This record gives sequence, structure tokens and C-alpha cells, in this order.
Amino acid sequence: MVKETIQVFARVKPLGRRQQAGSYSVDNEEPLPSLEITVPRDLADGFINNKRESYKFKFQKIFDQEAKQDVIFDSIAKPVAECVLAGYNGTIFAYGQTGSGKTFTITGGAERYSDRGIIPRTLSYIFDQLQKDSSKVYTTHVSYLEIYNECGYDLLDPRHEASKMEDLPKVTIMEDSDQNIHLKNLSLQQATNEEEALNLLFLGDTNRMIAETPMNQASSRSHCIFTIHISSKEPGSATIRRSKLHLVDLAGSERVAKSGIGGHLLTEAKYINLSLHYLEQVIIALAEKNRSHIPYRNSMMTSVLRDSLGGNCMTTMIAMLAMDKRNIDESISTCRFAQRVALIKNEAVLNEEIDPRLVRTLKKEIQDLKDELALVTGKRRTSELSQEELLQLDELIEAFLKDNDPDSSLDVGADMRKIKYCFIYMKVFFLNGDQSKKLLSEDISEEKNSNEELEKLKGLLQQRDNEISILCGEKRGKMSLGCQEAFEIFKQDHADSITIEDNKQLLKKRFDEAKCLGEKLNEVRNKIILARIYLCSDICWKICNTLSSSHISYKAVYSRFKGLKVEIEHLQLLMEKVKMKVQKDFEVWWSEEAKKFQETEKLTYSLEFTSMLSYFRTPPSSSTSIPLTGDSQADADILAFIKARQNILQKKATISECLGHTWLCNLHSIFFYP
Ligand SMILES: Nc1ncnc2c1ncn2[C@@H]1O[C@H](COP(=O)(O)OP(=O)(O)OP(=O)(O)O)[C@@H](O)[C@H]1O
Repeated sequence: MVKETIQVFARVKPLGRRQQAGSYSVDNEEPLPSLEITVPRDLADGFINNKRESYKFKFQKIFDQEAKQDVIFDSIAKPVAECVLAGYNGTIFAYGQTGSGKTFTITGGAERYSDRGIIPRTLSYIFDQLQKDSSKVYTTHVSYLEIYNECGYDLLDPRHEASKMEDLPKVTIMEDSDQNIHLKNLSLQQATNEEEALNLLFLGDTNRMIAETPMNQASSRSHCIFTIHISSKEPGSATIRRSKLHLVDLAGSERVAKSGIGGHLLTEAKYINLSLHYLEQVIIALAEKNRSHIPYRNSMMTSVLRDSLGGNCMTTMIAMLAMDKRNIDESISTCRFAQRVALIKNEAVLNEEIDPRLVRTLKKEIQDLKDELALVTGKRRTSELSQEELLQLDELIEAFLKDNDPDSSLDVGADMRKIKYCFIYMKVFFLNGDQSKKLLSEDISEEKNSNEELEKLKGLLQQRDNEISILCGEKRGKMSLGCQEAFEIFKQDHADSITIEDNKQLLKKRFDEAKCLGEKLNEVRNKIILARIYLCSDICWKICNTLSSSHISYKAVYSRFKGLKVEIEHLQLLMEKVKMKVQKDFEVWWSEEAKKFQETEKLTYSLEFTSMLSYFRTPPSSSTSIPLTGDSQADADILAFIKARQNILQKKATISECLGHTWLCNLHSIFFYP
């Protein structure tokens, strides 16, 4: 998109031999070239008037009297023609009083080839360029419209041989719903080369009605718009670029009073003035900021030039100036008009559209296929799925997504609308995945925390386990077998054995509870994961409910699980403590017992005691095979010991089940595989 102000140039017409030059100067060196017109004080009326003496106007460039047609074309028309060839719309219009050289500039002089104006030069340039470019297929048409007394006439209709203007087909303006202007009855004549286009220009010019005015015998009192339409298309592409170039020769802008006309010509002059007046109103409105209504519709001229003024077009104006003394006032008003036009901004856009022929072909093909489909299925499909069909489809997709069977399939039949809907559903599903992840970020961090906690506990338990193993292993390793057996018996009789038993029972209960909670936790977590998968679908409000209740449940179970773990750890420490105490007490007792033996029986007894202990390693088949000492007291002790041992052995299995590392293993399995 190109947004720029209308380019405004000035061209000064050469003075005639008898014409008295007005005072003006041209400065093309300034950053923005200027034209200064000096008006001498007129004292002829006998009083001093308030007229300003000097007027300065800025232009894009000022072409003085000696400027040739080729320079005008190169500087003004060529850049616009290039834009038109690139696909933008363009307009060049000449504005000025009658006889200021508008027709000479736009169409050219009739005498010399070198006097060719912008239209023939542009046609020549465009066809030259089109010939050079073989990458696209170009089509060119021309139209020639004359607007006279607010009526449009087609100057190029070959069916009419015009002897007077009324013979020409009348062109009317039509406006579509998008406010685009269409000119009804204006023929578009194809021109495949420069020659054909020039012939059409000649035809139009000869059809042009010429009437005489006192100011200029050969001038036109009508507005003329010669338009070159170009469309281009790359072979194989469905896109067509369309652009048009309006070359506008406006009617004379002089004031009616000055022209000294009357009757029929006065009516014409009024129309001309009125349409130029409306043109000026449009220009003023466009130059004003924040002006919403632009009065394009007031005249045919402004309606046709709607796009060229404040619309989608690269527009250029040439202010035509006659600088002889008699016409200097008109030149000043032309310059003033030009200054306003220079403020207008246009937005030119590339005019691309899909080839309408292709659209027509495709439409027909679609209709044929629809008919064929209706014939095969017996149903005529609409482009949209009904509400009922959509609901059925939702249910199908929902069931498909919920189905854990990897081989399950989604069958919606050979209906592209349904297949497309499924794709859209899946896309939404996929895209909302991130969102659902965000929504569930809390859960994820919670899960992460719980996992980290489990890892910590796992490590802690492992550490404790190792410590206990080392402690127990060290102690047991140091103990003789007899001592170990005695320890087992001692433990059972120890006062804390009840505490151990109680804690053991409690731990078992907690393990079971923790195991149960672990399973529940897994279940809730699975529910959350499943709900997360379905979250993005239209049926997600149901899932959201499930999800939020699962959240609550998960949190409750998780906090109970955490509490249990603390309790279990605490119990574990208690057990450890009691075990240590029992161990210590046993050591004290054992050393005291050993001392007692040493004191009473001395070394001999010690040897017998050792042999007795070695006996304990191999259980006796009967009490009769027990090797006795012969000493009644010692033998009685030995027999009592044996009896006590047998009692102990009976209970041993239960104790080892309760103590030892079994519970630790249980705890591990619960914590690590909840
Ligand atoms: N730059 C120029 N060099 C030579 N002759 C010129 C130049 N400009 C205009 N003329 C001559 O001046 C006369 C009037 O010019 P032209 O018809 O182009 O004026 P106009 O503005 O179109 O008038 P109207 O509004 O009546 O159509 C013509 O004879 C034309 O050849």
C-alpha cells in the first residue's frame, strides 16, 4: 500500500506574439520549487485597492514556457504509467482556464509529431513495456468518456457515427453496495497494440463535440477522460492484476462573468463551473482533517474521479497557467486550487483479484459434483453441518478419545464436512494442550513436589536402613552365636517388648493405610491426566467439573498420605530407639551374667559352659542325650536353661517376623510404588 499526497505540477503556456506578459518568476532550485506571481497595484479605478502584490505557490516542479512535450511526459506521466504497469491505479488531470494548454498537454498539438501529448506518449510507452515483458499475459482496453452538461457520452462506440453529441450513447453512473462506481454504457475497446489504441484515441477525438466560445474558438467545454485499462496474469496463476490510468482533460476553469457569454453558452458555462465547483468542494473536503463526508455524488465528474481523489490511486495534477497580463487572475486561482489539491492524500493499493473465469469454472465444477453426490447418496448436502449432526459428531469424537484401545477408530463416513470438523476438533484439542497444561500447572508442581518428597523419604529410609543394618550387623557380628540366641530370649522378656509390639502393630496399620492411600492417589492422578486430555474439547465443562473434584480429592488424599509418612517415620525412629535400648540392656545383662559365671565357676565352668553353648548350636533330640557335668547344681542350671531355650525357640518365629527388616521392606514398597 502506497500512501502519498497528490503530486501537483505547474506548466506555463508560451505567450502568444501579441500577448502582454504578466510578471512572474520560477524557482526550481528550492527544496520545493516555487512560482511567484506579481500583480501591480491597479490605480486605474482612481482608488487604492487592497490587492496583494505578490503570490507565491509551491509545486512539485514548474515547467516554464519553453518546456517540451517529451520532458512533460518523462517528468509527469512516465512515473504514473510505471505504477499503472505495476498494478496500481493512476490519474493525471490537467486543470486550468480555457486556452491554458490542457488539451495540448494531455492530447497534444495537431501540427507536429513532437507536439504529441501525454495520451499518445503514454500509450506508446505502455505498449513498449508490455512487449518487453513476456512473463505475463497482458490485456489492454481503452475507454473515452466525455462529460458535457452533467451527461456522460461514450466517445468510442463504433456503432454510432456521431454528427452531433446526442447521437453518442449516454453513459450513466451506477453504484454497487460497496460504493464502487460503474459506468453503464461506456464501452471498453480492446487495443492489442499502440496503433489500435491511437486509432481509438483519434476516433474519440473526432467524436468530441467542439463548440466555439469567445475565449477560444477551438476549446472544449466538456470534460474528457481517456482511460487505459490494463490487466495482467502470470501463466498458470489464478490471480489477475487490474489497473487503470485516467488521463483527464478538464473543461476551462475560467469564471463565467469574465467569459462574456450568454444564452445557450451561458448554460454550458454554468454547468462547467458547477462541476468544477463541486470538484473544488471535494478537494476542500478531502484537504480537511477528520472530514467524514466527501461530496463526490454532487457531480458526474467527481463521481467518476472518486478513486482518483482521496482513494485508491496515484494521482497527479498539472496546473495549466496562461501568464499573460489578461489571464493572470485566473492563473492565481488555478494555483490556489492546486495548493489545496496538494494536501490530499491517496492510498494506492495493488489491485489483485482471483480470475473470474476461474471462479466461474470452479463454481460450475462444484455444482456438478454436488449434483453427482446427491445422486449417489440420495441426500443434498448443505455447506454447513446441522446442529444435530454436530452434536452427534461431538459424541463420536468424545467416545473415540476416551477409548483406551489403541486400535479404536473414528468413522464419520465419506463426508468432507465431518472430516474437516474432526480435524478442527483435533487441532483445537492439540492447541489447547498448552493451555490445559497451564491450568494444571498447580497439579504438576504438586506432583513434582510429592515425587521429590518421595525421593527424599526414599533416601532417608535407605540411610536409616543402612544405619540399622550396620548397627545390628556390628552388634551381631561381635556377638557369639550363644550370645545372639540369649539376646533373642532377652528381648522377649524385656519390659519394652510391649512397646515394640504396640509400635509394630501400629506401623503395620499405618503401612496398610499408606498403601491404600497410595493406590487412591494413583487413581486420582490418572483421573486428572485423563481430564487434562479431554479438557480442550467443547464438552470440557463436564470434564472441568470432574477435574476440580479430582483436584480436591487429590489434595485431601495427598495431605493424609503426607501425614502418614511423618507418622511412620516417627514410629520407625521410636522402634529404632527401643531396639537400641533392648540391645544395650542385654549387653549389660550379658556382661553381668558372664561376670557371675567367672566368679563362681572360674575357668572349668567356663569350659563346660562353652561346651554347653556349642551343644545349643545342634539341637538335642532328647533331654537324655544332654552331656551333664555330674555336679548337681550345675546340671540343674543346664537343664533349666535348656527348657527356657525350648520355650524361646517356639516363640522365635513370631518375633523374627515382627522385628528385623521386613517392615522396612514393606515401607519401601509402599513409598516407592504407591
Ligand atoms: N505548450 C504549448 N506550446 C505550444 N502551443 C501551445 C502550448 N499550450 C497550448 N498551446 C496552444 O494553445 C492553444 C490552446 O491550447 P489548448 O487548446 O490546449 O487549451 P485548453 O486549455 O485545452 O483549452 P480548452 O479549455 O478550451 O480546452 C492551442 O492552439 C495550443 O496548440
